[in-house]
Amino acid sequence: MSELLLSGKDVSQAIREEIKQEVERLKAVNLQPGLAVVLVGEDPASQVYVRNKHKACLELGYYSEVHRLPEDTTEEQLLELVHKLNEQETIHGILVQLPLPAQIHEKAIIDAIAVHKDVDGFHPVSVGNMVLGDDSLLPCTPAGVIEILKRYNLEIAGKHAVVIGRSNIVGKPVSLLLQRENATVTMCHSRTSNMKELTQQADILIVAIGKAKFIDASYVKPGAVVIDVGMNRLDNGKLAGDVDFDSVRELSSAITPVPGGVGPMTITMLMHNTLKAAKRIHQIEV
Ligand SMILES: Nc1nc2c(c(=O)[nH]1)N[C@@H](CN(C=O)c1ccc(C(=O)N[C@@H](CCC(=O)O)C(=O)O)cc1)CN2
Ligand SMILES: [Mg+2]
Repeated sequence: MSELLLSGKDVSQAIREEIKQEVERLKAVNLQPGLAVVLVGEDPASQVYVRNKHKACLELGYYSEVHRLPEDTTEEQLLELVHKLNEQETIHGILVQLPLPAQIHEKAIIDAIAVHKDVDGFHPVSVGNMVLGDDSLLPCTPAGVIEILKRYNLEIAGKHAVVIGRSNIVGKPVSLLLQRENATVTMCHSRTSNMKELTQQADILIVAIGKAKFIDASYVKPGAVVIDVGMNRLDNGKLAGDVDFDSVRELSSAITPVPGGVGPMTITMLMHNTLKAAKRIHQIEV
């Protein structure tokens, strides 16, 4: 079987071209989407992601603010900044880069972000709207997974999708979004006893467990579509997914690589959400 390589990089580029054109149109009504990204501390990976978010804003013609706060920032100080950004008219999207230092409660910060500016889609009201199927800003990585499937014209409706991992950021939301697209969804996690039996039935297999190269060919049904959401830094410095790509690629009908698969979609969907938030705030048809 000759597999199709699902390039999140290519899909990202196509979406960014569409966004650029929309930003151009919005100039006519004097609207420039604005994103504020807040980084607390010195985590090296977070610094790269935040820089890339700023670069994406510049590339697309957004207004961009990056707030870099010291590692010992208190919860109160961070809340104060979030409250200020909630009120700031030039800002339509607020993103607080995760993880946060231990002294700050993630939930307290996420809960403080104005729902209409919650471009991460992590606020409980955004999550609730997603569960209900109402319009909301969708979490970026799960939305990116759905977008890859759609842009490659891979059928979701009626398929059996198996999701491995039940995190709030990926596993749970991606399961809901697949169900919304009319897939039949099975969720697996660390306590699932018959994991292989289930994954071998998957037409679409979504892997988000955080264990490098964990899923080999023995888990995969021939012809399955395999989406790898894993990002594990190996001792040699290289990035590996949760899927053993070399073992699975020939068996699958389509597969995302790591890097260059789901990863690049995260920032692109953030840009999509920021545009959507800006249009909603200014009551421009979405
Ligand atoms: N507030 C948030 N924090 C975090 C999120 C998030 O969505 N919101 N997600 C991750 C980090 N992340 C964005 O913030 C992110 C992760 C990965 C990539 C990406 O482009 N990955 C590339 C490889 C990059 C590399 O070489 O390191 C790929 O997979 O091809 C972008 C953004 C945690 N925090
Ligand atoms: Mg990837």
